[in-house]
Amino acid sequence: MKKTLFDKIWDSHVVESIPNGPDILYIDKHLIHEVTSPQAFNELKERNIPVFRSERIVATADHNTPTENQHLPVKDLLSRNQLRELSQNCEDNNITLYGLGHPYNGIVHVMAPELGITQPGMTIVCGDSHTSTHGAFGTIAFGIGTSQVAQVFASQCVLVEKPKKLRVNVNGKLRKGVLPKDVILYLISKLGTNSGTGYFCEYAGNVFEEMSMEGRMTVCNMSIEMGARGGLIAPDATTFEYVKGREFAPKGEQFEKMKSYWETLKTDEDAEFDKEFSFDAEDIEPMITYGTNPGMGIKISGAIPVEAGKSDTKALKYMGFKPGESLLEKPINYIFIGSCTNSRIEDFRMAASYIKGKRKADNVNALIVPGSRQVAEQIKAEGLHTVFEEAGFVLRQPGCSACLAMNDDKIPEGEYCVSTSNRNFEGRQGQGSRTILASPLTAAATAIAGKLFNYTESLN
Ligand SMILES: CC(C)[C@H](C(=O)O)[C@@H](O)C(=O)O
Ligand code: SF4
Repeated sequence: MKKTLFDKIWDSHVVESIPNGPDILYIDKHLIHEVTSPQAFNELKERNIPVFRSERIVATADHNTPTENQHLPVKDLLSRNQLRELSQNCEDNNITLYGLGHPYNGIVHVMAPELGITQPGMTIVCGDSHTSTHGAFGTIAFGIGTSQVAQVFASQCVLVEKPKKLRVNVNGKLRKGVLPKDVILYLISKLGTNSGTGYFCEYAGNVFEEMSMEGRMTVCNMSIEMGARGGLIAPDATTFEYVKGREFAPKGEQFEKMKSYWETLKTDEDAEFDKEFSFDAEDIEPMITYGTNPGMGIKISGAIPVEAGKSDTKALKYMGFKPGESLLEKPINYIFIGSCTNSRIEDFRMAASYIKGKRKADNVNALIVPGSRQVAEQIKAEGLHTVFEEAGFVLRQPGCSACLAMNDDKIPEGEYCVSTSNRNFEGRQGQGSRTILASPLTAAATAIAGKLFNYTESLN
């Protein structure tokens, strides 16, 4: 039978299939962080069950971590305790932890790929919805709940119903200045936040084939925002080149052996999907969101739809926008370039290339937060920090930061923030904060202009 990429990886990891029920799926890598692991560790302790394969688990601290003075004790008591608990749990169970201050520390979905922990063909889980990011490598990667985290600790397996298969094709030539973030915001604006529910999504077409790994990660990261369990892209030369030589990637002969297996990981011609959508790359323009879910997106040069439903009315009220309104020229006081969607070196190179030689508008607070210590080091090595500092942007230390209000980086009530993160829910970036999702270029251009700005007009 013809198989999809998803089938191939899934089927090779099924330990047992329960007739008319879920599968028991073997997990190659289990990533953990401080927020969703403590209860799972407690459950194991209470039931006196040991961690089954600690060498398959990697831990990092990211959500609660401050982005300043990381060498000092964490000021916030709750965060400090949570981080301490993670360290203790990892120590007790022999789990590798790249905690605050470690050279490999970072947002879980940034540090694992960059260390070569994420490899094609794997099954990867983490108690975090944006685990879908790792699908960029041709892996089955998905977020799990805390009780499943305990299940994986105990058995290295997870009991899960096989999702249905969805394929989203984007073919054609992207317009100048259209970034991977615009592609995924466009897809979600067209498909809505529920179209992926119950599905795993394969992204196919020349647009994804031509994308860098960073871009593919941005796309797969937001699969969950269209409701999908996860998203994935067939591994290819770009993937192998990225993985090769990374700290925990296979080396030498072993790499070549794995590569010949990875090359088989693609959807067979004529394999069937339960649902399929196709889009033209030419139709995509730089995107922004105007509402309180990632599906409420428009092209930056467009206007908020007039035919507002009930939920839209509530969202527009929260955002302080009106149906039919254009958001260009809207004054913006905050921009945030960071989060597991857009905090990789390519994102900062892109932002810096626009910012270089310019200065942020006086009204703007511009926050730049690398996704990992390694990205932070790379920013310095390439001299991008000077570009940001000279332009009046604030460059911080790695972490989830202003993506969600779990640490000190919050957007004040009522303020708009053009943010490269993935969720614009009410209060996501701080109580009463208003998030406008966009790409790193749109965020950078907005910071310079002091208002929402369409940079494509200045591109030649
Ligand atoms: C804290 C964590 C459980 C959560 C998630 O699952 O995604 C967070 O990372 C988020 O982005 O909202
Ligand atoms: S950066 Fe944001 S989306 Fe990503 S893991 Fe952290 S909180 Fe979740």
